[in-house]
Amino acid sequence: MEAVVPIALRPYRIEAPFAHGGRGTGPAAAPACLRRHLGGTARGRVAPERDAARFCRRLARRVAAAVAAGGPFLVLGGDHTIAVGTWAGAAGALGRPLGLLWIDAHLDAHDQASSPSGALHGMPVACLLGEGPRPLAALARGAVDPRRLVLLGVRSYEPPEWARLARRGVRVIGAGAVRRRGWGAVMAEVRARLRGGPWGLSLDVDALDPRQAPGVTTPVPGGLDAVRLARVLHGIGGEAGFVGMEVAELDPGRDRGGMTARAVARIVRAVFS
Ligand SMILES: NC(=[NH2+])NCCC[C@H](N)C(=O)O
Ligand SMILES: [Mn+2]
Repeated sequence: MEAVVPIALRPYRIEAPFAHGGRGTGPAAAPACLRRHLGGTARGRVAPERDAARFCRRLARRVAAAVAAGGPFLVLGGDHTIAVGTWAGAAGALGRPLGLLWIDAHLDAHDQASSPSGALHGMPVACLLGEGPRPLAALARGAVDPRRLVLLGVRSYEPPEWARLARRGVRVIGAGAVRRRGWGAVMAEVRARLRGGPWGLSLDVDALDPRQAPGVTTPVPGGLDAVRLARVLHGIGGEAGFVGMEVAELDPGRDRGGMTARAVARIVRAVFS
């Protein structure tokens, strides 16, 4: 392995190895894998358990403690179900809804009735809007301001998810739109949307192109370029208003020679530079 470059800004790091929300449990191994690539140690680890709502409540308490300690935080998942705990905890500690940049191949905005898979990792955005499965939706309700929520890199979804987000006024910028419009125009729009209060970043590793990042449970062709993404996110971890970042869906067992973990580490380091 190449030399581990320490993270400059030293975020409050929390490991969240919950992986019962998707197919298989590969993402449970992601925190330990990223530990090797990022160096340093976590301030906290939420011990895994099967029940998603119970896990997310414990994660939320940890994240709230990180925010109270002055942040910014870095949560290392786990599958994307963890977003319910991360953003409920951060918004709870701040006492107000957050802006959120959600980078993902998917919309993750199903409820149990609309989901084709029944998988919880396809539902956290609905939960953050107070609409998903009951205990998770109750925990996350009000954590995010729909008008300050932007989904970026999307290229796979089912119609009911799209309808839900449209109804709530959530902005979705597809991976194709990034290529057509260019990163400069897209990030200007993202920043305009996030303005007006504290905000966070949720990175689903499957937003990246599978040629660069094969180590995920639900890969979709036509994704974002990791190097460009690292460049446009460089230094945002030190900006006023930034509360923290989570990483979800890295599946080390499907990686090829550690290339996905390296891409993730590069992005995390860029954010906290
Ligand atoms: N966080 C994720 N990887 N989500 C994938 C969701 C895929 C699909 N839309 C489903 O609900 O099953
Ligand atoms: Mn996701």
